[in-house]
Amino acid sequence: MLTNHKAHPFNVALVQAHIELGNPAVNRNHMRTLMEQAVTGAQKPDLIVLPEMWNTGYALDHIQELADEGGAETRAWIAPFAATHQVNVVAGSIAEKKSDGHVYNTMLVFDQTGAEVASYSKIHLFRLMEEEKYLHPGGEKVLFTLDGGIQAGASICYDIRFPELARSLALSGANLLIVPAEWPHPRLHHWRTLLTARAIENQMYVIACNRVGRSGDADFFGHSLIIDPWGEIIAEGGEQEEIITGGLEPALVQDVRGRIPVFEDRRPSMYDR
Ligand SMILES: NC(=O)CCC(=O)C(=O)O
Repeated sequence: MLTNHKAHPFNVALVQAHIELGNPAVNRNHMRTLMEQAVTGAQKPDLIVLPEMWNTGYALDHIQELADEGGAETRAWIAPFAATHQVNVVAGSIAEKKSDGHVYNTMLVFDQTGAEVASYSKIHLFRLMEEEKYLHPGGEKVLFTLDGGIQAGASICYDIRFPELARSLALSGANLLIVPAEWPHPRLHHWRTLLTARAIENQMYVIACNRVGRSGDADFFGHSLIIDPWGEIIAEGGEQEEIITGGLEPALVQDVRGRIPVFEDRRPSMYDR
C-alpha cells in the first residue's frame, strides 16, 4: 500500500543540476545551494532527489582518488540537512569508495529525521561511459520506506533499461521508482519512453532526476520527469538547471491497479527467466 498520512500530496523536488567534472567541493556547495532553494520554494518538498554521480561526474580516470571514502563526506552534510529541513533526501548517487577498495555508484537515502534509511549501488554498469572499467557493480536490489509510509525502489540511470529490476521492485512492494541519472543526447526518446513504460507496466510513480550541461563529449539534456502510475507526465524539466516539482497522490497507485489488474493477471510460470 502506498500510504501517506498527510492530507496534502507527497511533494517532490528534483534538483536538475550541472555537475563540475572531478570537483567534489564545488559540486557539494552547488548542490547545497540548490537544495536550499528547493526547501524555501513556494511548495515545501517532502522529498528532494539529486542526479547521478553528482560529487565527481564521470571523472572515471581519477575516480579512486576522487570518490567519497565510505560516503562519509556526503553523509556528514546531507543527514543534518534532511533533519534541519525535515525533508526526505535521495542523495542522487555518488562515487563511493567502500572498505573493499572498490568504487561504487551509490545512492544514499535519508529520512526527514536525518536517519539513513537505504543505500543502493548501481547494479547495471553502463559500458558506453566505461563504468564497467572503473566501478564495481552493486549486488542487490533495494527498497526503502519514506516518511509517510511510501515504499520506494531504487534504480540508477542505465538500470531503467532492465524492466526486470523495476518489476522485481514492484513485486516486492514498491509503488514509487526513484531514478537519479546522467543521461545524454541523443537518447532523449529512450529516456522518456523507458521511464514512461516502467510507470505504466508497473502501475507505479516514477521520478527521475537527470543532470544538465556538457562534460567531455557528452551533452546531458535534463528533462527530469515526474510520471504518474497511469503514465501521464506530471512535470518535465527543460535543458537548463532548474528544480522540478510535483505532487504524488498516494491513492492513485491502487486506483490504477484496480482499473487494469495487471498484477493479478501475471502468469509467472510462462516466463522462462
Ligand atoms: N549513466 C548512465 O547510466 C547513462 C545511461 C544511458 O545514457 C543510456 O542510454 O542507457
